[in-house]
Amino acid sequence: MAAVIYRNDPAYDEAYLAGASVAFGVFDGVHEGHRFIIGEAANTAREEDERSAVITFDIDPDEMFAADKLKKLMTNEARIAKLAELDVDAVVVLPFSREFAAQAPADFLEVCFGGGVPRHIHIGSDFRFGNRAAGNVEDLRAWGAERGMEVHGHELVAERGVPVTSTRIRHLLGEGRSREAAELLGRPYGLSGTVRAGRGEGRDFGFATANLEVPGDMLAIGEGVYACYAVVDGARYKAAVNVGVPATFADEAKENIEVHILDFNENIYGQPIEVEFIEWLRPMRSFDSTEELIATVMGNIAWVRENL
Ligand SMILES: Cc1cc2nc3c(=O)[nH]c(=O)nc-3n(C[C@H](O)[C@H](O)[C@H](O)COP(=O)(O)O)c2cc1C
Ligand SMILES: Nc1ncnc2c1ncn2[C@@H]1O[C@H](COP(=O)(O)OP(=O)(O)OP(=O)(O)O)[C@@H](O)[C@H]1O
Repeated sequence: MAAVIYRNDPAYDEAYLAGASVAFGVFDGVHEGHRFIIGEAANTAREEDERSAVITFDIDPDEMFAADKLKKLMTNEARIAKLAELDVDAVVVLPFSREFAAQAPADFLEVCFGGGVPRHIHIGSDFRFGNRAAGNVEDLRAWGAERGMEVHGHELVAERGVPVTSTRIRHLLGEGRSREAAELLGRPYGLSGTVRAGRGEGRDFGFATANLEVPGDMLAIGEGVYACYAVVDGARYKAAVNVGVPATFADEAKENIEVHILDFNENIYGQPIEVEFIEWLRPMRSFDSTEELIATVMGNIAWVRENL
């Protein structure tokens, strides 16, 4: 379990990273590729008896530069918490801003490490930094060479010949390919939310649903019906889940995730739950009759009961 240290905390010691072995990046999803380079940073630290750290930002830079098409895999809090579970001494969180990002590559590095230059830095070969992402691994190497920092630029971890990236995982999830996304993440994709009151019809239909309204920039998972696990108060249950505003009730409905938790009958309005997406079952669709909707959803619930 790593310590989480914020650079803008007045108590932060600028020399903290001096001599350390670090991995640097955003790390949305904390996927297999991310864990590989963080593991390499930890290995170097062990071999050389140095401190190990992950350096990341408080927000995802895409929140500033690509907000309209952003589909984050994790909230910033969850990302930092997940990084802190890894086997490193610390997660150092740098404040990200437009001004910070707009600096020329060398200035950007000066701000990041001027007060304490790491001895080793591990990054993937696609690592870019500074204004318009103009800095690359070679620039980092040149900067490091003058300051005693060794740069380890790793070939990207690939699966079926294609690099594992957050972008690739977002595309898979958008197409409902939750199984493949889980392989690249190293765990099922999960989404958290607070349960809101729905229209209350699900209960009359024979399947109560916990409804979540997930903001668009956190809705990486594509529309459809999925076999899932729901985690409520630390307990894990099978669940049948609809993603997308229900097409049959498009005029009245707002919620975009509806979770039927199997063998569960408690009032959880206002409570946080987490949904883990395991298997895509079918596209979401509009039904001509309530009977057909109920029969189809009951079939999905039965599938989850038998197969998960
Ligand atoms: C597993 C599952 C699959 C669903 N599939 C669909 C669907 O394909 N089309 C649709 O319009 N609604 C679908 N729904 C949503 C139901 O229509 C919705 O849960 C119901 O209208 C009750 O809404 P309420 O909880 O807001 O009252 C599905 C719900 C669940 C739990
Ligand atoms: N598959 C991978 N193998 C090794 N290192 C990786 C891999 N993917 C990313 N990295 C490295 O991890 C750090 C964090 O990367 P970043 O947060 O940009 O993730 P990403 O998966 O490349 O995301 P995106 O798809 O949004 O570019 C960077 O140093 C990057 O080069």
